[in-house]
Amino acid sequence: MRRAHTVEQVRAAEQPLLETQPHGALMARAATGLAVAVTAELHRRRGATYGARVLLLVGPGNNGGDALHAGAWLARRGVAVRAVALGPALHPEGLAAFTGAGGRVVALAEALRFHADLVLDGIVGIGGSPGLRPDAAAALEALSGVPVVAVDLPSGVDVDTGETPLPHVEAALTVTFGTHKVATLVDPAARACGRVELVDIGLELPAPALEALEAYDVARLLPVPGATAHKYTRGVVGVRAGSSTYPGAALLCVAGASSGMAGMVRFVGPDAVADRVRGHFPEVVGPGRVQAWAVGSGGDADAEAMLRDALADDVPVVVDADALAHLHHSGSTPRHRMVLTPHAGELAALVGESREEVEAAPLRHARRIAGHWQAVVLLKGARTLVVHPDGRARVNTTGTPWLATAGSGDVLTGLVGSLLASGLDPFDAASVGAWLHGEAGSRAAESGPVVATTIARHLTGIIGEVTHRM
Ligand SMILES: NC(=O)C1=CN([C@@H]2O[C@H](COP(=O)(O)OP(=O)(O)OC[C@H]3O[C@@H](n4cnc5c(N)ncnc54)[C@H](OP(=O)(O)O)[C@@H]3O)[C@@H](O)[C@H]2O)[C@@H](O)CC1
Ligand SMILES: [K+]
Repeated sequence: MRRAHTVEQVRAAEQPLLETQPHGALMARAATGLAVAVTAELHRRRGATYGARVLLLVGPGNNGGDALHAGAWLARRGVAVRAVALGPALHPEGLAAFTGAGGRVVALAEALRFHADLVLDGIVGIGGSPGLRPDAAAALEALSGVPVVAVDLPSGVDVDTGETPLPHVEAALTVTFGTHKVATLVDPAARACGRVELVDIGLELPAPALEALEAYDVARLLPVPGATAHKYTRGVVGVRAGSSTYPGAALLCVAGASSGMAGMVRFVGPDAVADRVRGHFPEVVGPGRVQAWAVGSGGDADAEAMLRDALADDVPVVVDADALAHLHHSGSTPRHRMVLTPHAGELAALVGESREEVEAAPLRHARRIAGHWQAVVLLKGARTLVVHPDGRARVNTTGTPWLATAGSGDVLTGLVGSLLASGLDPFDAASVGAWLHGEAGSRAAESGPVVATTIARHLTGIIGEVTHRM
């Protein structure tokens, strides 16, 4: 599990170490990890470290201190290092180490003639407020085109929300210390981080503000059938999706539901659609008792009735696409364990904002809707979010931009339905489903552009690989 903590949690975790460890020990760990990562980045870009040129942008706080200590480390290994001071005074010990190792503080005009291979953004870290001050913004503008390594975070992002309302650094690599921050995992700030490397500085941290599942977490959560399992103990998932206008959505949702996680799949819908479903999936049966419903994908005008009928059973329900618009009339109550699976446009309609507004603050808006409906919200995007009404949140880091393809979400809805039917709680079902779907999409993308049917086809193989890890 990757874990992200808030600024307040990081500061609280640093405090006992600052009190008990030798002065400067924590910063030395951070700066050494940073310098090693910068060395690897220089190797990647130019094949050698010796003779490389690195420019530090140094703010007034400890973030600047990290950059100066890393600069000293690099200078001692043959890298030419210069620093531009952004702020009234620089970290005194960092500055002494830097100049002692042969580094020089220069004006911006001289820094531009230096032709750096890399810029180190040590302007602000967890102590910064969103945005950049004019001197920092001007320096970055003048250096545009030079790749940036961000120290702890790209300066200017909102650390605890992942929002980027104001100018900020766009990094190629972010070297973050102690733990992930919300901004290193959640878009749009995560996009500004580039690649992220975590340097362990020995913090003892509390329960995280945000998590990202990894393969072994998924392996632990997936319900593998026991020796005495039969199809009913494994769970039955029902699909109410598709319409005469969008029959393909029914097929894709059933394909996702047929991931093998539930013991049986039922389809309920108009005869013409049901015939096509059974033509493709002979193992799918008709109406009857289910342990979870997947509802709404391609439902068109039938979506309201689909949702109402599904909610009449007291089982968990995944609500997708057209059905989301009918939540208000569905009589849904907190008694229904629901997973809502909007994309940004559908969430925008639910919150009464524009799509751009939701994309600028996805975590905030997903939390709003989770609280309002007392439901788990799975907000689809490059970094899909899964938020629980109790405040817990996960972000999905598997997947590929190829997943942005028609019908991809229908497969996900069926898959989450099958995970609910197999006994996972809505939060785990949504986050495990997003992880598997992303991984299946990446696998499908290995052999070219992805269409939704190929995502579904890769699901069973991915589940097989993950369960064999146990
Ligand atoms: N604690 C430790 O030992 C360890 C800490 N570590 C490192 O320290 C970092 C946190 O350091 P920090 O607390 O000194 O804050 P930091 O992020 O440098 O910036 C604060 C200063 O910037 C200013 N400022 C604010 N907003 C701004 C803006 N938008 N644009 C420009 N300036 C702005 C503000 O100044 P003022 O408002 O007073 O002018 C304030 O003084 C952390 O991210 C990690 O890198 C690691 O080494 C591990 C050990
Ligand atoms: K920074």
